[in-house]
Amino acid sequence: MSTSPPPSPPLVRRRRMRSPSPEYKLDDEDDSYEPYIPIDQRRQAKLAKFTTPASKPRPVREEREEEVDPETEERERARKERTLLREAQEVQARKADEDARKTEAQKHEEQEEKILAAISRQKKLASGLELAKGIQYTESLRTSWRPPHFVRSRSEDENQRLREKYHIIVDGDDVPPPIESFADMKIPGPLLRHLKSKHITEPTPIQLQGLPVAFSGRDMIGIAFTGSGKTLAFCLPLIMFALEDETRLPFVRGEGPVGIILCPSRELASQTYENIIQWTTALSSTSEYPRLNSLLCMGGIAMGEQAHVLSKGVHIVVATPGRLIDMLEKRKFSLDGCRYLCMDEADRMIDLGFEDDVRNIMSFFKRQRQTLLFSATMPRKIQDFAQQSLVRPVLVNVGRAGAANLDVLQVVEYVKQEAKMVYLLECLQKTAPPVIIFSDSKNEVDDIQEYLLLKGVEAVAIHGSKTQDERQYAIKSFKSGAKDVMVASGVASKGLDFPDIQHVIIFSMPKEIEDYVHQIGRTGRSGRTGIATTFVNVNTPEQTLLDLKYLLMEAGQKVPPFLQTIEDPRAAQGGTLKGCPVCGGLGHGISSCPKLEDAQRRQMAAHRGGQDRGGGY
Ligand SMILES: Nc1ncnc2c1ncn2[C@@H]1O[C@H](COP(=O)(O)OP(=O)(O)OP(=O)(O)O)[C@@H](O)[C@H]1O
Repeated sequence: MSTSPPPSPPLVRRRRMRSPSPEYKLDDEDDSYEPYIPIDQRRQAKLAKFTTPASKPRPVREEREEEVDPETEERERARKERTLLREAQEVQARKADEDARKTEAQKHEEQEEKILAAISRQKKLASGLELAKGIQYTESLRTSWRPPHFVRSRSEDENQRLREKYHIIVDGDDVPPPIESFADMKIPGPLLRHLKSKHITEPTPIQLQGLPVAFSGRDMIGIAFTGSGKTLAFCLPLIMFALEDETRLPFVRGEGPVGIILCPSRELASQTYENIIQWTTALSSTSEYPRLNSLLCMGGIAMGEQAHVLSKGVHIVVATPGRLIDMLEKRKFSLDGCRYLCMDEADRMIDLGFEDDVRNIMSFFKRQRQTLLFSATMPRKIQDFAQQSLVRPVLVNVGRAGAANLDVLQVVEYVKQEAKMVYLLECLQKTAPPVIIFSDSKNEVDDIQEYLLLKGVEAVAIHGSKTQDERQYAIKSFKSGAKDVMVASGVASKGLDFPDIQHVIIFSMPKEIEDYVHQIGRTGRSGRTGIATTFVNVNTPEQTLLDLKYLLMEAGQKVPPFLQTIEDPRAAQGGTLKGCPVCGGLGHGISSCPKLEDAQRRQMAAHRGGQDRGGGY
């Protein structure tokens, strides 16, 4: 007869067995022991089971808990009572405690990082097709240009010493070596002779490092102060590439362009175009080199006027974004063979408004392109964004982005609003003409011109509401010396190169310090010195004055007493005073950046406008 296993002990018993209490150990000795419970007690227990609320522990359990270690019991209860909500509250409390221990400056910095991260989540600067297909180029374009042997054999340490000599900062993989002479860059003789005739004999720092980078086919971000010769640095490579292509196989109707230079304003586009015409004409002045065709593509020019250029095949296009898109959509020419795209004043091009246009233009490219971005003021936000959008980019930086040109003597004067006009006349006596006067308001530009004309000063005016003809006339007569003074709104400040401006007068200080840097940068160009006089008064926002104060200090200029007394609230909080990542201003952080505010306003207006138009393009 097989012996059946002993019946499993009741639950209560099993619990007792696990208990460390000595009296239960006794029980262990007899597994079959069952305590006797009288029937009426059992009935009562059964009844209690149904009537006792679930939350109340049952008598058996109570009996056991009495025997559990009180510390364990306490921990157990705490664990059960701990809800997710409670945990969240605790985490919050810990964070609040940590926050309380942080200094105001640390909190401010964290806040700024968050804003920066939020605005950096922009779509990459690539064509719609590339974005949709996830096309990502990893190799730079190849070119046939090679530095001379003696340059190639230089060590990286020697290259670095050269860069230090010219205060050039570079960033990127395998940065091509700097080259100290145009001839060593293998620039054709006729062009060298032409440059020499214009007193351009040695490359400026942005050219001696930027040109080898661009000739090597690398994507590039070039940052250098106003008047430092950036135009030559991005035009020359395109001219050389076009020359090579034309020499190999001459272009016929419908072919080209080899590259495009994009400019944010018509004035800048025409100026760059004129430079290219000069340089390409100089090249073809000898029979040694072929003729290159360039096209100026901007609003205000009848498309028919350019028909003769299009009939021959185009090598170089200089354009403003709107008209370029228009011409591409009308298939006046294509970008099928285009491989070079440069943006001058790139921060403005990428900034709100132009960014979508740039992406639209990129979608017309059919193959990989070399992309170059140039500016005197390229804040960190744009640099970071641009770096993600380029292929193995090289950053070439001469001086801090947004720093003032050191060849400009900056004078800041406190002038009451009602005294400005009269004081302006006095100021005009400081130097011989030509002089530029800047004001941010179109009405004020007109008022100043009218006042000067009344006083017998030969003045022209330029602003956004003038017709293209009026703008061209103003620039032409001022450039030729027929007019002594030009009164201008912001349009003329970025990139325009007038010869020998002695004096810039800033009648009303712009809110954004970047604009101030561009405005004073119309003087002190190509190594010459100049003066900038700026009027400020109670109407100038304190933050703008603070930006100005730090800019003067950085440039080693005299800080007038009324600026010295303005205190930086961030300094009082013990914060570090680094430039605002959005506009580069030294006197404020991102959370109070005027440019960001403006950009947001414009974005909202554009959004509203889009809705009003039913979302049309
Ligand atoms: N290597 C050089 N040596 C002497 N002068 C030069 C040299 N390169 C350019 N220049 C001259 O310097 C002036 C300023 O050049 P450019 O307009 O290219 O400056 P920029 O850096 O583009 O300035 P901005 O930021 O204001 O647009 C021009 O008149 C140009 O002819």
